[in-house]
Amino acid sequence: MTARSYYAPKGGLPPQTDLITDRAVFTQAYVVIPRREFSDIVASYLPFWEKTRAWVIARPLSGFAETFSQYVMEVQPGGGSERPEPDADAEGVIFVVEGEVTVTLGGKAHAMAPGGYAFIPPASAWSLRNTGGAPARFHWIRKAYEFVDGIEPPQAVFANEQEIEPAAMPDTGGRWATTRFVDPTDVRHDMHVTIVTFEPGGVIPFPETHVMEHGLYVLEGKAVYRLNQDWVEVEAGDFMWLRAFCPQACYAGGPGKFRYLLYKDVNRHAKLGGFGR
Ligand SMILES: NC(=O)N[C@H](N)C(=O)O
Repeated sequence: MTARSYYAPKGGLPPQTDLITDRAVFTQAYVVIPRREFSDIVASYLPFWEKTRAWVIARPLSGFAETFSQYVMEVQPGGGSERPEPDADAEGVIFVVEGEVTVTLGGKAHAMAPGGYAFIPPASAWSLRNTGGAPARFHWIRKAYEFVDGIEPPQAVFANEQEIEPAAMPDTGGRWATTRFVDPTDVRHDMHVTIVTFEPGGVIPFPETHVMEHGLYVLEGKAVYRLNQDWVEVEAGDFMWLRAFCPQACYAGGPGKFRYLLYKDVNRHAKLGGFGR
């Protein structure tokens, strides 16, 4: 496996000499959380997690219109949890950006290194430990699984992005590609977490506007991102949260690849007849 670059926030505070730039944005349609916001001030300590801090970077706000929460987790050696997930209906994806963790699910231990992906089905008994000698950092994306009468929830998936060939988007000459961890036509899945990669100069050449929400964490590189009517500069370590229908496009600035971890809700009917999901 070739070593990949992943941006992993380290906490702490920005230097006193730094300017406070205006890149943090909160609007009705989208939020931008720059990497510098991952400071000690906004870290949480979660119940039943030991030697662990969490940065909650997305969560349902209005109580009816949003689908997911996303955390950056930082676990010290030996830390972790035997009771990680409080909600029996929650499914989860873990994506490791630094260090080594072991996820035990159904009695089987899975060692995960940077680039490691795990899909954890709802109502799973699982645990997670930092089994390495250094701090481990990973994204944890949680969603209430939308059960469908007659369809069983999907099984667990463990993979590493370095084992998967990214699929080029049509008509892009390979400048825009997506690494998929599950089959997009498998309707048991109601969320996808993928990695989107642009070569320098690659673009999303039109403002995508769709019902799916996004959590979008920049793993590598930089770009200008179109969010609703605004163009925003983003770089490795920044997070964007996009509400349903927020128009989005981008130009990858180079000189290296621009890559991000993308959450998307998929494969379910729209709820009719009022509020509530
Ligand atoms: N902003 C994005 O990368 N969007 C993806 N193309 C997507 O919605 O699949």
